[in-house]
Formats: sequence, structure tokens, C-alpha cells
Amino acid sequence: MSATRIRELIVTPIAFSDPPLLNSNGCHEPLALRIILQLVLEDGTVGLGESPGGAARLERLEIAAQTVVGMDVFDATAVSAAIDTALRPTVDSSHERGWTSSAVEVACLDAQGKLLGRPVSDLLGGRVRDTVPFAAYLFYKWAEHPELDGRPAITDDWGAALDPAGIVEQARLMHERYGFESFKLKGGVFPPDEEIAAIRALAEAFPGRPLRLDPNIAWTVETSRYVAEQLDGVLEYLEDPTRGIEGMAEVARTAPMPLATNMCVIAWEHLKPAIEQGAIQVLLTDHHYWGGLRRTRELAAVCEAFGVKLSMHSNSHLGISLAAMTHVAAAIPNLDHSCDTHYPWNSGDEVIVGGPLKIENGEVRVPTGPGLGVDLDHDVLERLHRRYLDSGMKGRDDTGYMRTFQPEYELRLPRW
Ligand SMILES: O=C([O-])C(=O)C[C@H](O)[C@@H](O)C(=O)[O-]
Ligand SMILES: [Mg+2]
Repeated sequence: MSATRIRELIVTPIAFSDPPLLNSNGCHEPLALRIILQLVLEDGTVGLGESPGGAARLERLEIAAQTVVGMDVFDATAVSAAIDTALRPTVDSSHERGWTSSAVEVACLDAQGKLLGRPVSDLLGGRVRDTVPFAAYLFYKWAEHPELDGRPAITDDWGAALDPAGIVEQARLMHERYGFESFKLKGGVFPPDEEIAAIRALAEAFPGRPLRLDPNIAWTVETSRYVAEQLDGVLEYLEDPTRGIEGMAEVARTAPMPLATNMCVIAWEHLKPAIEQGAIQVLLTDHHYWGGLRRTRELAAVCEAFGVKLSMHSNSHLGISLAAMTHVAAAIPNLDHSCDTHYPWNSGDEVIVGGPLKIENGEVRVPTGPGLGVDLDHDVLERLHRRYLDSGMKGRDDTGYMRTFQPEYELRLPRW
């Protein structure tokens, strides 16, 4: 049996602490879900991967685990194709299938790097930068997760941010703690004029620093056009103001700044119509659903060819994902904007040895060890797996959580 064949894919769902961050869907629950992958080769080498959590993603990764056994880890393209074929009968959307194959591809590349003694960025063509810039990801938030069914309130050291002053204070903390030089505000929470005021307050507090606003399709075309006009000269880009490629194209016709997305272009088949209609000028790529790190590198080349600028999307995540994001961002020459990351919002829960990766001067140094350059802390993995089992959670439900405190809360997109 060849040493580079896949013996087993171990799939471990975990839960980690998350603060009460607000968005256009509601509020983050006290726990966020992820799934950790260990791809074990015949010679004992282990490749790591990290995927968003939830019952559906877990089930699909379990199908992938049965599919990849016996395949060669250097056949990463065939591994992705086999997973895609295995999921096709039950999962229609190529975007949804992409989440599964992407996580396994990262684990394949980590294992390949470990076998070769080279960092993943080398497998992607080599790094063109030693550090990768990230943006401070600002959220409106409550001071604490309120007390619930006998569970005491859960506090954090960020405090509340419910108005422009709170957002500026949060940005100052992000800058002080991590050195971020650019700022993204998650909007779609308060009426647009309040969010315009928050962006203006940030511009005053941090003159000349790149600013972005992302209301996650909370606005109509008309409202989006109004906000875009109000923030002329203030935003580096406006992200997903309204739903769909057609809606974005309508906004783009009058918006004075570039429009960005991680919502209306999320699969290869969306690129052609979006580019033809001039719907987006910036794509937030995300290796977790674009097919993995090699496909993300290819996506960057497509964007370059069509003059679409590149940024990077994130969701609540841990260090294996951050390492993967950093390797691919390091290998992309046309990374035009700093990347998003939720990483500072984790309150110390981390499955990699040595604790959280460092963000300094708003940047993450590209790991130079073999593979992703991070190792799994098995004790923490076990603890966070227990927490997942005890939680009984099956998926993310920002709207349901919001309703436990505000029963009249309704999910409405667009809301304004
Ligand atoms: O840029 C984005 O759309 C995101 O980061 C999506 C996330 O789900 C964000 O809205 C969040 O964590 O609440
Ligand atoms: Mg977004």
C-alpha cells in the first residue's frame, strides 16, 4: 500500500464561544460551530482542514470521508471530483457541494506540504508576500449574551457597540489590540442613516484609512443608491447592499464607489452574468466554498483578467482556517484589499497548539513550517467536541436566537 494513500478522514464537530454580534439576520449565538478534519495517510501523516459546522455539512463530510479512502493525497483534483460526484444525488447546488470538497482539499494540501517539508503557500506557486493584511471586522453588538433559562449572562471585554460612538470605540480597541489599519462595519442592523453616521464617525476618527460597509442585502436598490451617494468619497467599497446580480447591477450604475460581494457571486456559474452586467467591482473570495486553495488561486486569475478586484470573506473561524486563508492570500499577486477575519472575536478557544495565531500591525505572518504550519491540540479538540455534543446545536440560527429576546423580531430582507 502506497504511503501517500488516504487511510481515513476523521471528522470532528466542535463548538466555540462567540459574542453577541448583530447582523441583518439577528444575533450570533453564544456558540459557533465548526468541523475539524484530520486526513490520515497510510504512513501516519495527518493533514488538517476546517469547515463551517452544522448537521448538513457534517453529514456531507461523512459522505466525503467514505469516498476518499484509498485515494492518493497528491490526486487532490480527483479527490475533489470524487466528493462532488458522491454528493450530486443529494445536494443540487454546486456552491453547497463546494463547502465539502474545499475543506478536504485543504487537508490534502496540508498533508502534501508535510510530506514534502514545504509550506502550503509553496504548493500554490510560492508566496509573493511574507505577511497578509487583514481588516478589523466591526460589529454592532450587545454588551453581553443575556441571562437565559438559568444560564448566567455571558460578558466579554469588548463592551456594547450600538451607536457611532460605540463603533468608534470598538475600532480603537481593534487597532490597539491588533494594529488593524482598515475597517469593515457589518451593517444592516440599524436604519441606514444611523449606519451612515457610524461610517462618518469612523472616517473622522481614522482619517484616510480604508472603510467598508456590509449590510448583507438589508436594503432595496433605492436605499442602496441613497447610502452609496451619502458615502461618496468615504468608502473603499460597499459590500452586498442589495440582493442578487441584477439588483447589484442596478445599484452599480449610480454608485460612486466599487460594489463588492460574497453573496451574489458564490459559484463559478455566477461570474459570467455578474461581469457582463457590471454588478460587482470587487469579489470577496473564500476558499471554504470556491473549491479550496488552488481554485481560489485560479479565481484570482479570472478576476484579474476581467478587472475585478479581490478581497477575502470570512465567517466565525479558528486557526486552521486562518492559516489556510493566509497561505492562499500570500500566493495571490492581485490581492487588492485587506482580508476579512472574525478571528479577534474568539475568546481564546483555539484548536491549534500554542493558542491563537498572532495578528500584529493588522497582519498575519505566513507560516513557514511544513503544510499549513499549525498542529492540532487534541485536548482542546476533545473539550470543544464535548461542548458541541452538550449544546445539542444543529446549525447557526441568528434569527431564532434574536427572537428569544425580542419575540416580535422578524427576518426581513430587504428591511429598508
Ligand atoms: O461578509 C459577510 O457577509 C460575512 O462575514 C457573513 C457573516 O455571516 C457575518 O454576517 C456574521 O458573522 O454575522
Ligand atoms: Mg459580506
